[in-house]
Amino acid sequence: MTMGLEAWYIDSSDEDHRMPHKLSPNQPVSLEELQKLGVFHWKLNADIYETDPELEQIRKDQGYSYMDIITIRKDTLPNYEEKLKMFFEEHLHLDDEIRYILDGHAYFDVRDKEDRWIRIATTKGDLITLPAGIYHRFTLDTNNYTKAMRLFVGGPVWKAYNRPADDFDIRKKYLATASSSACFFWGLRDDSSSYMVVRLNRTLSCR
Ligand SMILES: CSCCC(=O)/C(O)=C/O
Ligand SMILES: [Fe+2]
Repeated sequence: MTMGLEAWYIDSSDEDHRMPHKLSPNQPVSLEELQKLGVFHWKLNADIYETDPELEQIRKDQGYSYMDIITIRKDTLPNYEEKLKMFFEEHLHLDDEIRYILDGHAYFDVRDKEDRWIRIATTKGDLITLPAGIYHRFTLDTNNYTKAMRLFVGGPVWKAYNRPADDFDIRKKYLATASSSACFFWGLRDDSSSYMVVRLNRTLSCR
């Protein structure tokens, strides 16, 4: 199942960041433009996430061996305000940020090549990957709730490095390779039929 993802350039207002902050007129950003920044997306059926063969296949293809689930809501997440404040600080990670929205809504903001903010609206069924080294931030919308699966290649690395982190190798690597961050090859299913695999994680080899 492949469906679009809504994304747009945002204004510079400091008002409640859980609002959409669209420009007037709206300036949408396409999936192709997001891909050029190294941002990828799948639309999955979150109702069956525990048994979904499509999710299993993605995890196998991309090497997403670790997963946990976070519920971001005032009454369930310890230190809710503090954590949301931290998530909204502009930062980067040394690993890809891979999130599968199982319920609710969330905004991921990413910087484009000209350092402008793009807001990506995610909702139930969106699996999104942000490349290691991209400056980004996260916020709930005004529904104040999301439940998300967090995926990693190998063990989880939670550390976020707030901007400025321009001297980090991963930042330099991202800037050098962001537009060619995926490689393509053929995979073989158990029944011997073949399918195209898009491998996203640039720390994995294309061979
Ligand atoms: C939906 S998981 C919380 C957000 C997060 O982990 C992160 O790093 C945001 O950039
Ligand atoms: Fe992050």
